[in-house]
Amino acid sequence: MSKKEYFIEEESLSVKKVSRRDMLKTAGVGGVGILIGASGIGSMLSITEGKASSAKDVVSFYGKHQSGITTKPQNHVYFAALDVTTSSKDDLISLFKEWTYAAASMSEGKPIGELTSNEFLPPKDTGEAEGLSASNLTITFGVGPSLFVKDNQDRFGLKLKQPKELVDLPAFSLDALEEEWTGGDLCIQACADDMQVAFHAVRNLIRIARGKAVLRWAQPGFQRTKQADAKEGTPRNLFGFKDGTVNPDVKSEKQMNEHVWVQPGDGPNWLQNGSYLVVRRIQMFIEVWDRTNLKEQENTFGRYRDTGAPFGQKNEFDKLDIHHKQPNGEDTIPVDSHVRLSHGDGSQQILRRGYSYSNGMDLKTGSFDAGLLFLSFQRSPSKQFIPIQKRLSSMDKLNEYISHRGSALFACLPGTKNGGFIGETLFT
Ligand SMILES: C=CC1=C(C)c2cc3[nH]c(cc4nc(cc5[nH]c(cc1n2)c(C)c5CCC(=O)O)C(CCC(=O)O)=C4C)c(C)c3C=C
Ligand SMILES: [Fe+2]
Repeated sequence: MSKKEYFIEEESLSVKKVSRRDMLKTAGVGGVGILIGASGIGSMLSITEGKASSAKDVVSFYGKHQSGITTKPQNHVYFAALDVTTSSKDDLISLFKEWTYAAASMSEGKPIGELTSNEFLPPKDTGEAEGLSASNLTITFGVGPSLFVKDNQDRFGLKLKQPKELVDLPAFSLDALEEEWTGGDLCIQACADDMQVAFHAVRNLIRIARGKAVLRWAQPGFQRTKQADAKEGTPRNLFGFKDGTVNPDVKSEKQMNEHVWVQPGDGPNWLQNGSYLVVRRIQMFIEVWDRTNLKEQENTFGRYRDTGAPFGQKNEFDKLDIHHKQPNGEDTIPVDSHVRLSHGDGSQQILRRGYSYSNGMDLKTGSFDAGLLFLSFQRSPSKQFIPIQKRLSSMDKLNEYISHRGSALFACLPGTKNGGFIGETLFT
């Protein structure tokens, strides 16, 4: 075999088909071409091997919409809210450009930047995802109300672009919000089927932001893994109930346009094809729940724990009939149950994409600090999340067992094409 046959044009490697380990073996000399030495055949074989395994677990970063919204929920999330420290709009633009490049690379299972063997410089990529597949990594970026105006200051000349919908959520009764889990100028939602891949993504993006933005708060989250549930049924939350049964259909463009994507005429053009993300860090008092009898638990949700079916029905996906009465005249679905109140008249729908969390022990109480990192995407917080949460906060039976400790609202930017950058519609 001639040397030429070992010479691989980097562009010709379909990134979908090359695992991070393969890239590390082959990349690193300027991005044009790579000469593989004596071990070349082995490396080329690795590339071939990588084809089948990693192609399945790559979610494209580019597109009309950002990934991580209608993407089938991965096993893990690492969510981060950031504060911007620079006062320069140019810095912000370059941050989003660098983030776009890095996020696109990592989504393909590639490390960030060229690999260098210069031992006098810190490596560009932190390295803990070396050898790992892309793991369906998605990275979703959002901007919070405080990026536009903070302490009455128009920080980046963006005030006129602030959507009416992008304002702090109202205080709901029973809110017990803590500053340390609330707000943020920017957010990054990294979801992946491997926690190390998700963490690596956020870590490297925060690292890139040095001098421009800092971490404000962060929360990892999990679901049952797909390995543990081969049928990939609806995951159960930490109260043991199937959670995520009723959601708009992500495969229906009509439903997504109606409930999730910001439409022309909804507000400023820059957010068209984007969405609003509501984040609530909700502590769940699992010890109290575990002392509650099954009937009471089921009455709290209005669904059976075993099947996930609504009261009066047999199967998980059977229709919720809020008008149904028992022979004694009582409502089959209790009026203060979570599904009854969250469903309302069925006109407000949100795309829920939450994850359980467990942060060790609550030092104040000695109980688990565990709960739900509630994440929902919607086209209009004022017409969707807010009315639902108003009903829930006023009389949801679930309130006896939960406490909202953190909250934030972000506008998730539209997607971009290869060559463009996330935020281009807002900043330019
Ligand atoms: C304001 C929005 C919502 C918050 C906050 C919320 C918190 C929360 N939910 C559960 C568990 C379940 N929720 C379920 C259904 C459900 N929840 C919301 C909204 C909020 N939940 C909606 C819109 C729905 C669907 C209503 C419908 O139309 O039927 C269910 C039932 C199964 C399902 O459909 O997913 C469970 C279980 C917890 C534990 C929680 C806070 C910790
Ligand atoms: Fe709910």
